[in-house]
Amino acid sequence: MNAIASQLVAASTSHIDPDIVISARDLVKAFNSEVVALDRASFDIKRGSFVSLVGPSGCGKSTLLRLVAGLIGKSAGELSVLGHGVTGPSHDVGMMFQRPTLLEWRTAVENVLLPTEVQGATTDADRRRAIELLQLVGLRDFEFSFPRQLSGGMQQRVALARLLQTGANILLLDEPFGALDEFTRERLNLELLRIVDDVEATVLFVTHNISEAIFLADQVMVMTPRPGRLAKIVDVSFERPREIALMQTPEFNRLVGEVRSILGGH
Ligand SMILES: Nc1ncnc2c1ncn2[C@@H]1O[C@H](COP(=O)(O)OP(=O)(O)OP(=O)(O)O)[C@@H](O)[C@H]1O
Repeated sequence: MNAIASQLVAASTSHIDPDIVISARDLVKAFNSEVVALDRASFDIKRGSFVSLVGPSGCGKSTLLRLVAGLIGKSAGELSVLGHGVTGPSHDVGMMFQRPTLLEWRTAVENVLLPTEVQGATTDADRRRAIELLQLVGLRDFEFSFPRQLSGGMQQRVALARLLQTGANILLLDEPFGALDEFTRERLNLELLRIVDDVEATVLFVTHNISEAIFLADQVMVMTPRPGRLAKIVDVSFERPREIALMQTPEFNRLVGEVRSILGGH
């Protein structure tokens, strides 16, 4: 490497911020010449932060998550996780979907142990950890129940414990409670905040619901469709832990209005 090239490398690596876990610059995903699902998105996500991704159907939210998870490849731009370009799935990143996809013939703890089993034989320590995680997500006494004996909300709790069992510290949650009733969803959101705080995870959370996006997050990334664009990143600076009563405050309503007007203006 000549002197100028080494200086350029030094300059480009010297400003890598260790606190940034996900970084995108002009990230593009086109499925074909007509469908640009994501158009030049740029953002940085800080370690330990909770970021919501909100926008109407088809604006590219799941596409962005799948890019970060390494499940699909980008068409152009830059995308890095923990300072490395994303080239495929990584142990540091875990994803959870709207449906729990549990194996019906396995108990809750056996479902949670699945990722460990896929990697090799499970140990007593893995089993203890799986039981601890089920307790963390509020399923004490249900460790040996089968999915059919659990409600929809409880099944999603098992799926969350299974995700945590992988050891991934960057959690991509694609409308994880979207199929549940509003009451259960609100309760699970509160518990999710407690759990991610406990395990010190960084979270990227997709939702259609503006209030939910604001209530949970440190930042809300607002997306607009056709082509999928990141219209604005809105900072949410309420203290934690948060209570549901926060949703009645003038500042909360002001933020809802701001996000709604960004969405409405496109
Ligand atoms: N594999 C694919 N092949 C072709 N087009 C795709 C593919 N996946 C997604 N798209 C298109 O990309 C766009 C963005 O889709 P995406 O699923 O990311 O949106 P979304 O915001 O997550 O939507 P929803 O909220 O309904 O889940 C849509 O127009 C969709 O039809």
